[in-house]
Amino acid sequence: MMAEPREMKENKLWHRPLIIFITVLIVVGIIALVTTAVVQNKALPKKYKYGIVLDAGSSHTAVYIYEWPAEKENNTGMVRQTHSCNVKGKGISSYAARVKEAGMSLKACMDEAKGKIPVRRHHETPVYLGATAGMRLLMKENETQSEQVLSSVADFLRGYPFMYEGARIITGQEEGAYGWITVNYLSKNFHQERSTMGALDLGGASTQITFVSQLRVESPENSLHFRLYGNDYQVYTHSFLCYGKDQALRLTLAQQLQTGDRHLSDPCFHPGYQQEKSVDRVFGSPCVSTSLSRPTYANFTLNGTGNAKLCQSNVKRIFNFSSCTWGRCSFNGVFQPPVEGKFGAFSAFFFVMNFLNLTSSSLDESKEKLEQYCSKPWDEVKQSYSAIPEKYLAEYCFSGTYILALLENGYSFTSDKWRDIKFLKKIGGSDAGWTLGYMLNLTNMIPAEAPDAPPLPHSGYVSIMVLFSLLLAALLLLLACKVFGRPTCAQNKYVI
Ligand SMILES: Nc1ncnc2c1ncn2[C@@H]1O[C@H](COP(=O)(O)OP(=O)(O)O)[C@@H](O)[C@H]1O
Ligand SMILES: [Ca+2]
Repeated sequence: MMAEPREMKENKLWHRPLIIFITVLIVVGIIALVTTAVVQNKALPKKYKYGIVLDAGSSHTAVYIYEWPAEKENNTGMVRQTHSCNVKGKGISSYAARVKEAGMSLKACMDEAKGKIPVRRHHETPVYLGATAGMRLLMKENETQSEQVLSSVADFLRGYPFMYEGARIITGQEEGAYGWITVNYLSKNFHQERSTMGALDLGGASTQITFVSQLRVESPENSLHFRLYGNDYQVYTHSFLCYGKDQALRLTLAQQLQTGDRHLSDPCFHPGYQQEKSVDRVFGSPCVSTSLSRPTYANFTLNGTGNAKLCQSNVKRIFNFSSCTWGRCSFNGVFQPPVEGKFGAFSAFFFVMNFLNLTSSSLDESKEKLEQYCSKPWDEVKQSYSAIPEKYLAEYCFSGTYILALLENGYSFTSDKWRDIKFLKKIGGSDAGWTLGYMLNLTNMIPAEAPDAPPLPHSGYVSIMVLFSLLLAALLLLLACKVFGRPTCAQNKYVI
């Protein structure tokens, strides 16, 4: 009895052309919406841009290639390092006496860069060369030679199909600032309200300390102000020329040679280590003060005694803690507010502390381990680490001791604050160092104000649009039911 009228009404419903038309329209609409959403969100092949920065350090030159999606230049954390190449041989400042060869020394790495970057991008790829403390020292010693070295590398780089953007000596202030920008950019600290981290960079000829200070920076030369992505930063920075680990070693040796003895018993080298060293190499550096008396002999013999405690007291002597015309100083009369927040310590800080297995040790533990390490006989050390070049191996005891003295006594990282230092080489695949920050700055990739971004990501926008369209369609259908045949619709429910 009940089946008949229902079937009749059903037939009536499906024969209504308007209902059929609306249903078809809605189905087509839904299909179109979903298709659009899927097609629109399919990953497009990205267009990349590239940049090359040469870090002409005191000990060696490295070439870095960076890559970023063309349409996202201003978003933080978008630029990444895709390749790095170590130039064979020493730093460009070592070419002072044969300047013509300085440029050619870069050939292998620059040719490699040509192969790594798509040919169609070559002409729009900027190349920057920044020279650091080795060239700063050469500039002091012999301005002509340093200019000749720079023009040799500049001429050489101009010979490539890239967009040559200059070769220059960057200041210590820039080196510190760009290192700080790099680590915070890579850690994505500039967006949101995240706190930044300080940067500690140890090279062969200079070392940099850079961090945000709540306390007023008394000395204008140590004060930087940045407005990045809509936030203001008051940054303290200082670069100590001559306090990179290679120059610091010379300073320590020169101090010890004041006794006049040709046989130097050096506690910073392993027992059994013996080497003839040139007085010229130690005193030939503009870092070694002219107030120190230069021995008359040409060579001296260095004998290791492996005593980290004695080494530490020797090393401390290269810091002058006695004169300070500011409220507070680190050393050598340089203003420094108390260290604040977390720090990233990279380049030689990392190489040395990583080799010594001290990257996650406390300050006291580090001192203990270093004492043990320094007292190891040189033969044993050589045997244990046969793969490591002797040049580095011989100096880890000194370098480790120097790093502890610099951080603890120089910058005043107490045992407590020590935990805030993270020794690192890379952040998310890109090397920590000044080069990335330098390129970001010169290509204007860090805006002062946060770029205007739509409140929703694209996929979120499309999903919400689809969802609401479906909801609207359902409502329309319901409305259609109400208008064109309420009972039919109600009964139709039972059929379904
Ligand atoms: N594997 C390593 N172990 C120890 N020290 C290293 C290692 N690789 C590089 N270094 C050292 O790191 C320092 C890098 O300094 P560099 O950038 O060339 O000089 P600067 O920044 O003062 O111009 C040098 O002292 C170099 O000897
Ligand atoms: Ca460096």
